[in-house]
Amino acid sequence: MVRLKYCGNRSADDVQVALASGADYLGFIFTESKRNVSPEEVKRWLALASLGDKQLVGVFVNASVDQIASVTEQLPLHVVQCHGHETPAELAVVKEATRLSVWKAIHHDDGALETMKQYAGVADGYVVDSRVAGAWGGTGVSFDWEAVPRYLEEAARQGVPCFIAGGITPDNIERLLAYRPDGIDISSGIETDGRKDPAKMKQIEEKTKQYLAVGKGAK
Ligand SMILES: O=C(O)c1ccccc1N[C@@H]1O[C@H](COP(=O)(O)O)[C@@H](O)[C@H]1O
Repeated sequence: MVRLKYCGNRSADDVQVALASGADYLGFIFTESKRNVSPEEVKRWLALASLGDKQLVGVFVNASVDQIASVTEQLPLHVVQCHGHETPAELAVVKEATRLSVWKAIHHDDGALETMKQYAGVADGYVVDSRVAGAWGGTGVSFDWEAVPRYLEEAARQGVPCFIAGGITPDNIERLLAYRPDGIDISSGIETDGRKDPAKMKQIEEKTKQYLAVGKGAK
């Protein structure tokens, strides 16, 4: 199974579309970004529909534990995603304060696998994203997916899931599916003119379903 996370929802329409989709997780950006949202807005949008069995992820970048807790106290988040340079010790403090699962974003580069090893026993999951100068995420840029098996192996060794992010679109998702990631995390690739696009989500879901049904893939 490959879990799907649709991230960067930034309007009531986005939330409706994502809730009607086949996503397992809906993500919201609580950091500087064109996709930035406030907890008050998200609370309003969520009140308009039922969450069903979907889980909510809050994305933060180098936020203080107080800033994160002030969001998790207002919203029924299931996961806190730390997408900056938070240390293992800082992650542990966030886990303790929020009592939620905490995922760490790892930005792909030569040292990223070693960095990931430092979070063993603390991170409840990983999102491996592209490293792009001047941005933490949501870039629409993909990294060299030949590195994906190394991240999946390390996450499996730690007993936690590993999502792949960065520039995933309906046009390239099959190439990524060959590596059988635990999860796929998409922001830009499911948007048209800045809005979440149900047709792109459908393409993502159909390709994922078809790919897995015929048993293709690297593992
Ligand atoms: O989506 C954003 O705007 C964002 C901003 C700051 C940090 C993380 C952000 N999103 C994360 O980036 C990837 C998705 O990127 P892409 O647009 O699909 O290339 C994903 O992990 C989001 O959670």
